[in-house]
Amino acid sequence: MLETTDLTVRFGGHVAVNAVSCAFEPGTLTAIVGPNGAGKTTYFNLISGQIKATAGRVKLNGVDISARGAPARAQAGLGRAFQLTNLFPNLTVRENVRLAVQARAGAGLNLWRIWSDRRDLVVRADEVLEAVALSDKGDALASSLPHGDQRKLEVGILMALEPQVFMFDEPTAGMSVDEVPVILNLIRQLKADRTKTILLVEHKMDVVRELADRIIVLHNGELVADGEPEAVIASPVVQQAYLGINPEERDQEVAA
Ligand SMILES: Nc1ncnc2c1ncn2[C@@H]1O[C@H](COP(=O)(O)OP(=O)(O)OP(=O)(O)O)[C@@H](O)[C@H]1O
Repeated sequence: MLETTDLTVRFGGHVAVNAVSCAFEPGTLTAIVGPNGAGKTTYFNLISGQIKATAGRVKLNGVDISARGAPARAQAGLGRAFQLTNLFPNLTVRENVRLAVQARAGAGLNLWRIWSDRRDLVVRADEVLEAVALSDKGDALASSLPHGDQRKLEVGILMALEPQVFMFDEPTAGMSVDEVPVILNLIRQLKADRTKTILLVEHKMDVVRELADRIIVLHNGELVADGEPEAVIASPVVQQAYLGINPEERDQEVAA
């Protein structure tokens, strides 16, 4: 289980994430929503260790990882898709996935020696390529792929690393309409594995509605709602933030 307690960060006078306490269970997908600037990405950064908290703690499986940096947290099981920065642009798609498979297997990072005697790793890398619908592009350089394929490759690398917690920050941003289902299917598959904890920052409410077991809402850095999707989506704070509807005004209009 992943847990944050009173997690807080201040940038100068601005409190971007304010005392957020929340626990995320294996086998669940929690969507984190909120208006622009609400603190969603910053909350992710605090969990994955990209930025240091001003106060509060992060625990994974009961172990306090607050003092650890990002690489140590990744080692502990936190996996985050990083808007393409996880890719090696000058390696092929297959090589990118193989490196992740090797790293996961503890087989080192030498791309050229290991593959002749580790058939299992070759098979695993091919399975991942298949899962992210990139089998036919295995020999292309990562840098030559269109944006949508690069995002798929990044998810593939993350899958190959087999983290306990998957963190996706707008995974379908910038994707064409026909590419979106591939990513959503992958997330659905990950969800089916009841041992994984998935966190998803997402603006598209149809995606949230379809995938989330639970929604938490951040507003001005604070956790303002937490619950089952339909109840949270119907709540005044979400209606106001997303749809510009003030429930009191709406009720008054209806009454008039
Ligand atoms: N490194 C930083 N230094 C100063 N201010 C920052 C820093 N990172 C984030 N902020 C501020 O913290 C607030 C929260 O930003 P954050 O990017 O987490 O919001 P968000 O909910 O992810 O927004 P969006 O949906 O637009 O991505 C914003 O006001 C932002 O300007």
